[in-house]
Amino acid sequence: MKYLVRMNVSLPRDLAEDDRQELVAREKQYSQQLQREGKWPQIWRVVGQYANYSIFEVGTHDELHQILQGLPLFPFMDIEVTPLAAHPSDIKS
Ligand SMILES: O=C(O)C[C@H]1C=CC(=O)O1
Repeated sequence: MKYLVRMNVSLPRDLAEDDRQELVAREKQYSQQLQREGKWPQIWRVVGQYANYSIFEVGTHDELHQILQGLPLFPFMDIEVTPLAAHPSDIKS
């Protein structure tokens, strides 16, 4: 199943710089592992915002939920999930 996910990140203004760097490094590691596994095949920065659009490809809603909940930045994110279905006019399908 494919999902379009938008993540908006708002880190606390008073977060210590060391803590911010450690959090972002853990997030990058977590994200890149899922990319290598093929579960997070695309990630795009939203221009001018601390936000991304991502495509996830996983087996179930529950699996996606587990993945999103495991994001180190999860406590500081607003996440919007759109499940995607094949379009009948898509020449690739
Ligand atoms: O920077 C972001 O968009 C938030 C988050 C998602 C993946 C990652 O490495 O960081």
